[in-house]
Amino acid sequence: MQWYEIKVKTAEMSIDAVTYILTEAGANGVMILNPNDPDFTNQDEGKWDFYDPQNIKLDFDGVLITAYLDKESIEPVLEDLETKIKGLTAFGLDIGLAEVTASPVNSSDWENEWKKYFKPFRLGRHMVVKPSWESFELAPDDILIEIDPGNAFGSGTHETTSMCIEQIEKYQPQGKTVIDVGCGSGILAIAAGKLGASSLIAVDIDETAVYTARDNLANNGLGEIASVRHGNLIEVVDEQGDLVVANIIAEIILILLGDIEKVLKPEATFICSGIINTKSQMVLDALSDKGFVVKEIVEKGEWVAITAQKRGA
Ligand SMILES: C[S@@+](CC[C@H](N)C(=O)[O-])C[C@H]1O[C@@H](n2cnc3c(N)ncnc32)[C@H](O)[C@@H]1O
Repeated sequence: MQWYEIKVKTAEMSIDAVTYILTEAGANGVMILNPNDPDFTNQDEGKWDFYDPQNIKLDFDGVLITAYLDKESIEPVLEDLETKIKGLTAFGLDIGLAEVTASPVNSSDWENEWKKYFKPFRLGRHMVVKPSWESFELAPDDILIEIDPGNAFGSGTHETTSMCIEQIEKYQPQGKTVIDVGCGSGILAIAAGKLGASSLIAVDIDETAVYTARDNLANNGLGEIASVRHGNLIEVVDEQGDLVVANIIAEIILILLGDIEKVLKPEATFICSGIINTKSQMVLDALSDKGFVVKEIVEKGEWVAITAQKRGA
């Protein structure tokens, strides 16, 4: 088997349809460069949730969709892709150039290909998120989060992650026990630790996330105060936190809310995101049913983060 990088030049209107066609052909995810929408970055459960606006310069009018496929022979796949993409005109879609190209990549290049889109950037008032392979000159009061997300979600560029980090900074984790539910790369726990949390518990149901977060926490000098656990929240956490953060989708937040309440000390702060704006009311209602006081609702693009306080004892 050989890995191929597939590039499709198309029009904005056909993004969803072309993504579907590439996924059907076996791509695990796609990367979309759309100059009209520089905030739009993530198409694959976090694997490629990074971008550098500098890279969004195309030499044609339209969008570029990139995917990776491993195939014995690429020619029939290319032909099939071209036929299907051209067929989209029958649905009234503007397909733009509809140009499909493939180039072989060796697997080690492929594993590192996404790294060129992940550059250091600033978050909140003092935080700098830097991939481990990049260098960055820090200002005196900068706080560095060094991250290698690997296959786990959490490079920091996703709106939900950045809103959580900004809220963590605002609600001052200094000296506190912080629980990161759905830790992915561990970025939120790292942010809390770098801001002075005294103890960190990070949990994820995905084993890859657990070892990635463990490595990232250790590489940020937080290994000693961090405990990274594999599993569902209440099964692996019996401590209570002063601050709990969960960047998971709205539906999972609702399922976990009862358990989250148990791991929060009275009057402790709960920050949640991963909530698409059409579902924020659902989360607000569930928080209110459990007696949480909503402190703040922030939005970036179509994403919402909610900060709430558990009621007193
Ligand atoms: C959107 S990512 C967030 C990663 C990181 N915390 C961030 O903010 O960038 C959500 C993570 O939640 C994890 N997850 C989903 N359901 C979970 C559950 N029931 N318990 C623990 N983790 C869960 C996923 O495996 C994934 O790593």
